[in-house]
Amino acid sequence: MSPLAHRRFLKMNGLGNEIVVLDLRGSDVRVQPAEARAIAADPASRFDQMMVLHDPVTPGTDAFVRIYNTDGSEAGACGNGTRCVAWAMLDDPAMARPPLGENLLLETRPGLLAVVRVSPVDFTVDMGRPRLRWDEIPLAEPFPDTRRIELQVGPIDDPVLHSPGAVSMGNPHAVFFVERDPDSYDLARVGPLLECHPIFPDRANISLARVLDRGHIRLKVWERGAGLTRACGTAACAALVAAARLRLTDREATVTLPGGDLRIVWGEDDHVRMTGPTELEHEGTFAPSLFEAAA
Ligand SMILES: N[C@H](CCC[C@H](N)C(=O)O)C(=O)O
Repeated sequence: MSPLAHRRFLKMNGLGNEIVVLDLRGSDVRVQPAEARAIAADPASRFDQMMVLHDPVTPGTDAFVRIYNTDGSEAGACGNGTRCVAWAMLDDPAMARPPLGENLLLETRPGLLAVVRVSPVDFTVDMGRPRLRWDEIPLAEPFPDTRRIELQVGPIDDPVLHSPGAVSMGNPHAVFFVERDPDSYDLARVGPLLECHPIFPDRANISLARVLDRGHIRLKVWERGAGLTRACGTAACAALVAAARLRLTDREATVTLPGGDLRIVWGEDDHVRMTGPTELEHEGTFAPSLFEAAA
């Protein structure tokens, strides 16, 4: 039987980005990709990302978090999920371990994330420094300037989408700036092709960004390993960074996603901070039968 059978989980969301939080602290159980896919396929535990808590690795941190996409792949970062983890670790009766106070320091594969509570359900996450060098994103070829990379969709002399900014927020992002409303593009069709374009050796999250004014961006995201989502925190950070590098916006903006608004600030210390809400939907336990096909 899978070691995940009968485990309790929380189904949450961050601006409609569907998140499952699973606490595996105190065990050495690791979620296998097939198990993640089985959990995502069940309507009760459907997720865009599953955030799995493990025992802390670095002294002074509160947990090590592994992040799984719908397709079972692991992601280095997830902004909306990080806020959900913070809520769970502070407020869920089974996950909260006093005395935690109101702030947390979480660790993910690419680094540390400091989280500050700003209301019962809103959190600010320090998402760290954006990585902008081509080989850090990573891109398959050297681009001295990642503010606009050579990549286009559509006819060569009249492309539909072209020259995205490339940014890593602990995970790879390409941000296409568009003139029309992002909903008027068929992102469900071009997203999968761009996600897997050979220029992105680790694949990439693909965003369409419309700058409404210097403090406001409208964004739609095709997520690597998860597809179209209602919100993506790291993409909102990447979009603000890409826009500010091109002087299209200031270093502080509201990013409006289909699920709602995130406030993003790229500070003078080079750290990007994201503020937004969390919502608990329900809790549940994984039925053993969920994993039969995954065994
Ligand atoms: N929804 C997440 C991002 C998931 C990124 C993931 N799709 C990947 O990098 O593989 C967020 O709020 O930042």
